Amino acid sequence: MSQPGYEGITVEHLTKQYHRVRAVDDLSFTVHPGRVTGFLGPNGAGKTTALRMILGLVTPTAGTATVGGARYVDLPDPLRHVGAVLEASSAHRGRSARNHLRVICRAAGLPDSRADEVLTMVGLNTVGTRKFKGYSLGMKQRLGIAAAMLGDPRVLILDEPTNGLDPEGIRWMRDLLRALAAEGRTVLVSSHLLAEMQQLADDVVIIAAGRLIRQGPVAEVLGNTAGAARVRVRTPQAEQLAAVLRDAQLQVSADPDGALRVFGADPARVGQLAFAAGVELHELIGENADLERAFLELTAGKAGAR
Ligand SMILES: Nc1ncnc2c1ncn2[C@@H]1O[C@H](COP(=O)(O)OP(=O)(O)OP(=O)(O)O)[C@@H](O)[C@H]1O
Repeated sequence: MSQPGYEGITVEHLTKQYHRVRAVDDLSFTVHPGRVTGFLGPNGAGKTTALRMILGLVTPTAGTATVGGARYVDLPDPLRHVGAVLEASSAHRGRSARNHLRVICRAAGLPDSRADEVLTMVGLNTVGTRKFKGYSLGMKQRLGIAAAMLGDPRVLILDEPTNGLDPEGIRWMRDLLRALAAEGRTVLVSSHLLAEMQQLADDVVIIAAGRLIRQGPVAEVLGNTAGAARVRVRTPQAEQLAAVLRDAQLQVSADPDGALRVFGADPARVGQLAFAAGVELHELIGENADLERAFLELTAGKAGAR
């Protein structure tokens, strides 16, 4: 996937060995433009190391990572291609956010006016002249994104950007990242907070112990695991309903309280089949697919401390 104009990220057989620890182990995955991709893994899975290799900050032991078909270090004007937030932004404590961004603009040959544009984009325009030392963690996260967006990059890479954000901040982050992806940008965002990723990402790349576990659209990854959507249904005619559901190729199991649990169908489908068979229902509850459960199942036994 390294055709000209392709603005995704391609990681191929990427490996990083630190003495006895193989932080990243023969990792390959693709991140597509126009989508938010969640990069997921338990603590110590190798996410930060992989992101740092993509950004040319860590030299791979083996393998390659390219952004828009080129290695980061070979990009002629990297700030205009790739924006990155690796940790809560740090800036000179006595400097205002606006001046902090202007310093970066000057170093990168960008007009000063860009500082105000990105401050507005992240909702810091009214506090842009306040000193950095008074900023909350959430404001620092926003400032980090503002700095990453200075060069109007087509690719955005964020390491744990929701750390320290309150629910409103997380909603804001989700809306911003989705809007940036809708403009055709490539957005790769790492997290170990799975429930959040379920709301935020279109695709996920799941790693554990440095290796790829699964990648694909969220719904697809969830659909193939125990975390997939299921329906709980209670009826005085349990045996009859179970037979009807199995005839419809659905997987059914009985809960200890006698309720049935149906996999691979939504409540509407179960209700419809029950109605057609003349089965009386006393309870019909849909349980959403759960990334947390899928993740635990996928990484079970692979996420031990290293
Ligand atoms: N510079 C280094 N020297 C030695 N070991 C390292 C170095 N950087 C990372 N590691 C090890 O590599 C493994 C992966 O670490 P990494 O920080 O990439 O994981 P992570 O998925 O980002 O975890 P977290 O969510 O906790 O940040 C860990 O075992 C870590 O201790």
